[in-house]
Amino acid sequence: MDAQRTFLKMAVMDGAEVAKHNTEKDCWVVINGKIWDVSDFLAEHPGGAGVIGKYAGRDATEAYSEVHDPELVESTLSPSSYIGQVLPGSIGKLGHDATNAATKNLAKLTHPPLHSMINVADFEVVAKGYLSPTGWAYYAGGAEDEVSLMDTRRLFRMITFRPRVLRPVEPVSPAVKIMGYPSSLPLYISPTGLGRYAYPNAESVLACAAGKEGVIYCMPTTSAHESVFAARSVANQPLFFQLYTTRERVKAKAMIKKLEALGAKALFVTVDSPVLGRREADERIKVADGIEVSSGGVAKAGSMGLLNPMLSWEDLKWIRATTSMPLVLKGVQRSPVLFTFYVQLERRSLTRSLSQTVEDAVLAYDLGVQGIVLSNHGGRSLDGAQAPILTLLEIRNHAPHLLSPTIRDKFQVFVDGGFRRGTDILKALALGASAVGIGRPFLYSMTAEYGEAGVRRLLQLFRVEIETSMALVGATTVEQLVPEMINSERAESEVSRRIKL
Ligand SMILES: Cc1cc2nc3c(=O)[nH]c(=O)nc-3n(C[C@H](O)[C@H](O)[C@H](O)COP(=O)(O)O)c2cc1C
Repeated sequence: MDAQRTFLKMAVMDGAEVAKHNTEKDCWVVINGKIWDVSDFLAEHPGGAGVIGKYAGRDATEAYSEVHDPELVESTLSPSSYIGQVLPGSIGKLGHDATNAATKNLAKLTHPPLHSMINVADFEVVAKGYLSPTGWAYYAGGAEDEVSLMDTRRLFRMITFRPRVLRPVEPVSPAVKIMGYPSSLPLYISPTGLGRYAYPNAESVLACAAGKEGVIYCMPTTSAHESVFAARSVANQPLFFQLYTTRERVKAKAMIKKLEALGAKALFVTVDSPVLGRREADERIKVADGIEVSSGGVAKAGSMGLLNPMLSWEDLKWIRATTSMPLVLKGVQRSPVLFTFYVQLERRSLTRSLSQTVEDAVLAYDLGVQGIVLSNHGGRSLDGAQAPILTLLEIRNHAPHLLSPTIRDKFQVFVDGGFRRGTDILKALALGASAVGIGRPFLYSMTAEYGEAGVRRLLQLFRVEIETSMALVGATTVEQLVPEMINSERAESEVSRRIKL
């Protein structure tokens, strides 16, 4: 209310006045007719200061709207950053991304009918044609040489089935429970930022479609939280929330409390990105767009606000004390910081190897979180981080108790990265995962104006693939998917032999 009153009091200002604040140190921009002083926010902008700085003293509405929901600016910036309304027609626009816009408009005219999409790859092809170069680079890209990005798919091909025959396979049910909540499929929609490249209010669309198909959506930190909750399509539809824990605990706590009050059912704390991975496709687009990409620490500069390079196990303890929501660590992989701190806490001697991810899985379990996501952030964080399915194999070999069906009401192991087929999902389930997370395909499914219908179509395609493959492998329930149905020996030859628990 206070903020609203402040807005109403503000004056209308001529664009010529706005144009004077045209440097990164003194940076005003206009978004949807409102003038904002973003000088202090530039360093915190997850996409880097240059992206906003380019619009200093100008109307940034077009570029802003391509990426963000209308309400995000007001929920992100403090009311004191608001300067007033701009006199209509008095502010200069910057010719934003003309190539992007042209490409997008052309694609809009030619996109194929939704019913012609018969698998994930079809959606990806359409998305590539439809998205702006900026959007495509952001969605599809991985870190540096994209080794991790490509490797996840290679590993799936190295794992085969040992199907059982002459088992009645009707009816088949792929339903599971995720964090205690029923899901009609053994998957959830992973959090992905900047859904707006694909579709307006993308996060709300995902929430709505997820409800209608009986699956769970984990919304990203950067979504318009209230709108996403309002978009739920089913009474008591569970939604999860992914948190990037900022350096400022006050802000992190406010966010956690807000999501708790809105009714989020689990908190996925992302631990694999203390800094932004170096995604060169994004950088090349920025350079082509005339934005200077700092050579002296892109990762650091890009993560000043949202991410926290100092995130440690102590923070996790603090989060635990701050909320009653179940906690899931997203992105369990090598983490000496977590390990060292844990050792200090427990007064144990440092006898374990720090180089393998099964160690962190064990630590997470021992410390009482409710779940972990084996993830390398879709190949977008540390290039060369091993495929998450390999981490699952490590756990199978060295800490199988973490995958036991009997502990799933208190601890679950999820895995994400590169799941594109029902058969990929079945392999992970048979090896002991409780469910898988899927990111990019759901972004692609909203493009070409498909929106909610596209997301639902994709979920239905996954349903058909999963059910068909379950029948063919000889399982009518997810519980019947067991390790004996899998030949993972070729992949296991790549599991590290340096694990010491
Ligand atoms: C475009 C994009 C944005 C993402 N944004 C986030 C994010 O905001 N928070 C997060 O924890 N993970 C984020 N991720 C990682 C996903 O949650 C997930 O780990 C990954 O996409 C899974 O791989 P997949 O896309 O191959 O399914 C993002 C991934 C992509 C592709």
